[in-house]
Amino acid sequence: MNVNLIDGKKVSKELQIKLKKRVSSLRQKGILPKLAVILVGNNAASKVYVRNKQITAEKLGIETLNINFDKNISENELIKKIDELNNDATVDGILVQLPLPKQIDESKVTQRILPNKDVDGFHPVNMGKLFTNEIGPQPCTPRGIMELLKYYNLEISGKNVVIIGRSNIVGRPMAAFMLNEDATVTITHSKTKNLKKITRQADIVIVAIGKAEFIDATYLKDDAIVIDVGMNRNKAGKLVGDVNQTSVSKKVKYLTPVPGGVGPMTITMLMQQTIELAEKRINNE
Ligand SMILES: Nc1nc(=O)c2c([nH]1)NC[C@@H]1CN(c3ccc(C(=O)N[C@@H](CCC(=O)O)C(=O)O)cc3)C=[N+]21
Ligand SMILES: [Mg+2]
Repeated sequence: MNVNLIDGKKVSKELQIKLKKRVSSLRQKGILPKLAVILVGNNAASKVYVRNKQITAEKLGIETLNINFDKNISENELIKKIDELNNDATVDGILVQLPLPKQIDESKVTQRILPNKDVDGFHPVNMGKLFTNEIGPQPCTPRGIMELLKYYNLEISGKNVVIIGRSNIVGRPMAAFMLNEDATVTITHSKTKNLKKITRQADIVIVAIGKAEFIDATYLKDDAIVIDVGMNRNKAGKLVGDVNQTSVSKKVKYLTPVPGGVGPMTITMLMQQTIELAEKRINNE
């Protein structure tokens, strides 16, 4: 059987055509959607992601405000900047690139961003809305995964969905999204016993563990749908996911590649949410 590759790059391109039109119509109304991106320190991977976000924003006509801080910045200084952006009426969305250096409490920073400028959907108020199936900004990676499944007409209702990883940015919100679409959801993690036994029963497996090429065909049933959220560099410096793509390709029905799967969708959803926040200005004026 041949695996179907889920093409996140293609889906992103198509969605971005629509987003560009929404930005144009905002700009015609005198609203310049603006995303503020804060990067602390010099982490190479973070710099690449932030750069990708800036390039995409520019392409769509979204303004960006790029703020770089030294890795030794104090928590107070960062909070002061967030407050300033919270009070800046020209800023629609605020993103603080994670992870942050250890002297800074990530949850404190996340909670300082006003929920209506929380473009990542990480604020507890927005996370709560997601878990109660109400509208609000949502975490971009799981939202992008839902868009991919929808694009490929893959049914979710009643399916067995197994999520590997319980992070606040992927695993936990992913479970809420899936529950909202009537899936039967299992979250597994590093303390899970008999992981393979659980994943082998899954119709849809979402892998977000941060271990290069960890999941092979033996973890999966025939015809499974596999979503690879991993972003790892292997010894040769090549970007690889959490799934062994070669092994899995022979067995499963659908697979997201790395690169070109979930990553581009994360960025596209970030842009979409910036636009959605900017569109709220129309009603608030
Ligand atoms: N506040 C915050 N919000 C985030 O959304 C956030 C974050 N912090 N910290 C890190 C993670 C990771 N993340 C990615 C975004 C794009 C790609 C991406 O574009 N990937 C490309 C390849 C990029 C490459 O070549 O390195 C692809 O998969 O095709 C990957 C990962 C956003 N994150
Ligand atoms: Mg985890």
